[in-house]
Amino acid sequence: MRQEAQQETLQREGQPPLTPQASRLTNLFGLDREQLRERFAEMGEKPYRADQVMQWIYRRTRNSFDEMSNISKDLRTRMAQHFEIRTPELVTEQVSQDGTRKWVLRLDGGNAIETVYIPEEGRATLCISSQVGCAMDCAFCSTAQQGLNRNMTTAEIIAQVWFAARTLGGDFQNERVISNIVFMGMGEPLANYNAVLPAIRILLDDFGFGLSKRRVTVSTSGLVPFMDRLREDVDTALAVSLHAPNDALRNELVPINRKYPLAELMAACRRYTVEKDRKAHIVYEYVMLDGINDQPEHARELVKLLGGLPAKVNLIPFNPFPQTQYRRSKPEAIAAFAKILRDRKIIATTRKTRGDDIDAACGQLVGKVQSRQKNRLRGIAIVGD
Ligand SMILES: C[S@@+](CC[C@H](N)C(=O)[O-])C[C@H]1O[C@@H](n2cnc3c(N)ncnc32)[C@H](O)[C@@H]1O
Ligand code: SF4
Repeated sequence: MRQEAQQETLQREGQPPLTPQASRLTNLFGLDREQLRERFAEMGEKPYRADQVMQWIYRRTRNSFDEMSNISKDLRTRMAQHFEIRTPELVTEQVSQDGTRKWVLRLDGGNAIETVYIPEEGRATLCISSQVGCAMDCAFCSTAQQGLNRNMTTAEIIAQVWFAARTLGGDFQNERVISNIVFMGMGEPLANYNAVLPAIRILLDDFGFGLSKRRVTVSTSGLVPFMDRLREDVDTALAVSLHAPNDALRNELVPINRKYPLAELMAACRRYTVEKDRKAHIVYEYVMLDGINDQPEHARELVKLLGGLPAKVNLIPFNPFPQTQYRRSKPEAIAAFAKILRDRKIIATTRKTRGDDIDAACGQLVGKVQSRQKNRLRGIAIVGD
């Protein structure tokens, strides 16, 4: 029997749908507190009910209405008529020798994305995806190779965090298994601002995951207008993928630079840090590419570019992937580069590559597009204007 016919039969018989995408219920992972309160008000319920439900889902990592013991049976039944808590389907899990875990999760429609868990001394970071693929076309990034397939929804973004906590056997109340979230997986988070903003609100909400805004980092290739909006709306920690100290080189490596060149980007960074009198520095990410951007003159140019801004530079050894023309810089070149920055009082760290053996390192995530065709949507595709 064809799938649509099966679907119709199930519907006639009052059975649950065959595939999640056939569902007309709202996935609660997609609603921030304000939105959930509105939905409860429409059902004639008090706002605090929304807070209770969020606590069950996020603080206690539950996904069954039946377990919500402080909610009446009647309300639980009515909730089930409007809502669902739909968790992602695990395609594969890989565990690295260093403890890093990579999960490939299937989304509605068949696309798959990747989420990476990185445990370290005193902290555990979850690296989450925000788009299936990416349109920004950075020259050294494997996600860029597939172009943009589609934006992820708020529910899909949040489901990654819930799934990780649940899989790791912890929650966000007693046993916090995740201390930090970074939007450094697949995609450009600020190009999907309308979905990413409610997701951040859920991450920060006391009735949601309850993370402090210093522990949520949005990483961007430099979408200037959305950096300003992020500062106004939620003011999380920010990482800027710089990778080059001048426009000529950055135009080549990070093509969005042609739309928002360095002068505009650095002005936005100044607004993000200085005007709000914040103590936290922006982290500038700089992937070290052998013979391309790793010479002493590049380091000196970078010092000038940062021109007294409170800055921390994170030097990322390039993570190779098939079909790339780039090579990782030599350790001596990275050390010499870092020294030039440190001599000028700029904090410079070198990122330890994690999850290398399972292709879980920065810039190596590829997910899987349903068609297996490379999607050629490139250039600027931004939601939230
Ligand atoms: C994959 S991106 C996702 C977030 C956002 N799109 C951005 O570019 O900041 C996260 C970080 O990985 C870096 N990256 C991409 N490809 C890389 C590679 N092959 N090796 C090392 N880092 C890479 C990016 O430059 C960025 O700093
Ligand atoms: S580095 Fe970031 S912005 Fe650039 S293509 Fe990769 S995911 Fe997109």
